[in-house]
Amino acid sequence: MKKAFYHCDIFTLDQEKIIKDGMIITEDEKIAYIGKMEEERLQDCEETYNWSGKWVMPGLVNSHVHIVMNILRGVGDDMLLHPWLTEKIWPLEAKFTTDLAITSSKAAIVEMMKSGTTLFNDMYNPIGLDVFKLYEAVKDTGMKGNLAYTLFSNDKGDKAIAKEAHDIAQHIKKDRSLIRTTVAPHSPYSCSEELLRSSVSIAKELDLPLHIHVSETEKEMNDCLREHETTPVQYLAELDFYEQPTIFAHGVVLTDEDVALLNEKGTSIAHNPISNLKLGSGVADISRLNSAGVNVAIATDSVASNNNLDMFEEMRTAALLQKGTHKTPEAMPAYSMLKMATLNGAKALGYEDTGVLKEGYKADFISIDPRDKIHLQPLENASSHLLYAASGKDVSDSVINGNVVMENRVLLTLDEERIIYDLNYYYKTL
Ligand SMILES: CSC[C@H]1O[C@@H](n2cnc3c(O)ncnc32)[C@H](O)[C@@H]1O
Ligand SMILES: [Zn+2]
Repeated sequence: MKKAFYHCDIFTLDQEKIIKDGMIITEDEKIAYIGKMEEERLQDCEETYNWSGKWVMPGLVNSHVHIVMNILRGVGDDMLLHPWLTEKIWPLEAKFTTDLAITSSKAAIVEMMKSGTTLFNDMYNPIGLDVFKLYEAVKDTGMKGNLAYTLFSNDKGDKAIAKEAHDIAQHIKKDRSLIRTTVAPHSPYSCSEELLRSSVSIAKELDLPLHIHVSETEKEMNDCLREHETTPVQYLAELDFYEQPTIFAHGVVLTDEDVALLNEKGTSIAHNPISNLKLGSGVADISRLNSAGVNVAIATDSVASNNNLDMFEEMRTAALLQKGTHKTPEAMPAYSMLKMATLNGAKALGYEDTGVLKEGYKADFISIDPRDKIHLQPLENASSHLLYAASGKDVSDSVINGNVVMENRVLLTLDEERIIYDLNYYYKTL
């Protein structure tokens, strides 16, 4: 089916230039035409959307998030990572039921769609959950992303955990829906060496990327040096971690040798600046990673450590932190940050056909209507406003794989009111 989105200003992020009074024609899930408005092209389109005055850009890529945690917003504020996890978050996650997890995941998807994310990379805690049922519910939302069973060493035993992770990953992979998967051991400190090795074997067997929290705090670095006599990044190298494409969430505390290894192996870093600030973990030096050639993507982490999934807020914070900590505004130019939150994210997650607006690429894009928004004036400086002035609440429409999933801020695939009701109901059961 052909759809036209027209009379809009398009930031392709393929090149720095903007297409003024432009048009995008989609055919099924792909972009068939992108360029100047041409009236006659409307004739053979089944659906037409007059987006006059709107700004259009690629959808944002949230490269590390925990969607089942949306019910934990506001829990455990003002705590360091380790007490936050062990005293607050993990005891609550142990009480999750499948229905609670589905509602919480849908709430996260509503929040992501409404704030401009079109692709996400998740890790969920599977304890006590029907993981197949959770996957079916997420698959029905029209959102695109990686949903991953998180492997932790626990009472169940490493072999049983690895089997369950393998089976759900195999099922998702075979299903070929909008939802894909990764193999996601939680971290080097919460998985035994055997479980980390099993994770690598599953990733190799099913040809999937690996996704793991790494080098998030000074404590993690010091504990790893004491226990394994090497850094977390190098410890994972000893376990053959880099034989598959790998996404490391965080990378706050890294040595020069770690950075060189990440570059050599093509590992991507999912940078979570607000979560790292809120948990008092520090500031990842993504300017150094960029200069070394490492692929850096942007992420929110969960709402329990952020406390929202707004990628616009995340981009602005990430850019300002680099300028401030390096004491030079050139440490993070605006265009580089927009690329990190789109194309670099897609690359990190293994999606080669999204992240820029280009013919032949997937039709994953969002619009912002700036005309009645005082904080997005003057209209002429639009490319600056996208990074330094806009927020997720400004997103008007969202298209994922050619499907319009939000029109003028109304979601078409999810019942937002019902999800709000259910989330508050389930919160009281915790
Ligand atoms: C929800 S699945 C994965 C697992 O990760 C925990 N988690 C959430 N945020 C972080 C973080 O910043 N570092 C380490 N672990 C984190 C979460 O509680 C889940 O149990
Ligand atoms: Zn995380």
